[in-house]
Amino acid sequence: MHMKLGPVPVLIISSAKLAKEACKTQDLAFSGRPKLLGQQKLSYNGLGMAFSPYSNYWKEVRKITTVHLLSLKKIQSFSPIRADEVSRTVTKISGYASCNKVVNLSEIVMALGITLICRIAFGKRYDENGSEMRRFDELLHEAQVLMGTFFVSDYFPMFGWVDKLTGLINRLDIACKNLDSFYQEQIDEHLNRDRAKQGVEDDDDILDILIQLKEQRSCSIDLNWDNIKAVLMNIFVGAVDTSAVSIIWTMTALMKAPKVKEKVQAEIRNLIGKKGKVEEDDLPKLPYLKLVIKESLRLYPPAPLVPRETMERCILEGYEIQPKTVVYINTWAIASDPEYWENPHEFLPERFFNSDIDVKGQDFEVIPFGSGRRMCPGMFMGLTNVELTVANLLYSFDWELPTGIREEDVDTDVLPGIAMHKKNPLLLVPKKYIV
Ligand code: HEM
Repeated sequence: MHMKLGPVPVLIISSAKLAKEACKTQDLAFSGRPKLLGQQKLSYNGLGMAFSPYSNYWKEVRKITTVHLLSLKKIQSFSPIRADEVSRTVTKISGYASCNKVVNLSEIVMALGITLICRIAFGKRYDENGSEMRRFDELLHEAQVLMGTFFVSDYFPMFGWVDKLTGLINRLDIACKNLDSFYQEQIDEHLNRDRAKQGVEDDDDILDILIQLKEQRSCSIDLNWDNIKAVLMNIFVGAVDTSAVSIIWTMTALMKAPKVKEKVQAEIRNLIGKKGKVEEDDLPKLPYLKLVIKESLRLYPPAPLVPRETMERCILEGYEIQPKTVVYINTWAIASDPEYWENPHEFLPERFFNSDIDVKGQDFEVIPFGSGRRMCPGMFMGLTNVELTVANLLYSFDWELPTGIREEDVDTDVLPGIAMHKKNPLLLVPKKYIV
């Protein structure tokens, strides 16, 4: 669908066929990102990777991220942190289980996402109910909201004053200032810290690596502190919500499909036996769990509207698309395209059984991580977080709905924003599984 929103041309791609043409055959032409006000300001005028235009600068930052920060080896080195945080989460839920209490799983999984990424990025574990954790949670939440907010000036530049009048610009300025102070504090601590005294993790965290790259001047761009803060911002925005949202949608889908839940639980419990927990090495031996997560990413893609911008004139399905057209790739509509999917709105993990279709960016019927040059560089980390957490939740507990709630009452309403959050928290009753 091609339309003009004010003076800015906008194209929304909602079919798998068009996505294939746009992402595969015209990858370079579609590799820009639109300059949307909230995203630009919160990423230091596009200095991070996700919101920079396609350029030599973007190529260098992407290289830094994929080679130094999110390489397979680096992600594997974070495995003990993941194991520890998932185990703490299971212990926390066990506390609720022992007194038959309802848990707000959405809240617990979001807290897990934040503690995990803080340890990976800053090497620090914040006390979950402490003021520092709350502060970071609020800062990140506000940034996420503002990045997904509609600014009039993005589509009607002449009416930018409306954003000032509604107070949005002021709110954006405050969010940028607060986040900047937070990152600066982390940088100052890293520059001054005595690791042994402060009980900091031994392995280099992401900020350590960025500081080393800056000091060694080993990149083709001179990294300054704003570049580093922008990269951190990208990692946080990219990692926390997407993984948490995927876990919650998977658990929601399973609560609505008890037979699938039993089947995947049986697979996990048969493999793990009395070991007490699922470890990362076990994940490749859980094929049905993988189908369940693929199907959940198809039905509930965490980033439903991927923003791109055309860099040059191109032809799509016979239509001429001008440069600087804002393109939204609707990953949700694509993965529900009835031309490619039978009963597209049903949760049926078996559809991926004996199928070559995967979610890793090659098959345009389902692209939860995007595709092509701008595809998600955190895919492996995201999938590991989701698989490990879901596997342990299903191994350790039998999950029930609160009294009086039926499977069909579990809603799938969504909140607007760049990540597709479930609108109402997922409330469940855990029963500890006795091995
Ligand atoms: C289940 C988890 C995740 C999902 C579903 C997801 C999804 C996406 C999607 C759809 C995009 C846009 C891709 C495109 O334009 O084609 C993206 C980009 C990005 N993601 Fe992820 N993501 C996840 C996890 C992560 C993690 C764990 C990180 C970092 C640690 C991360 C960092 C990024 C970054 C930096 C970009 C921007 C890439 C660029 O513009 O060059 N993501 N992600």
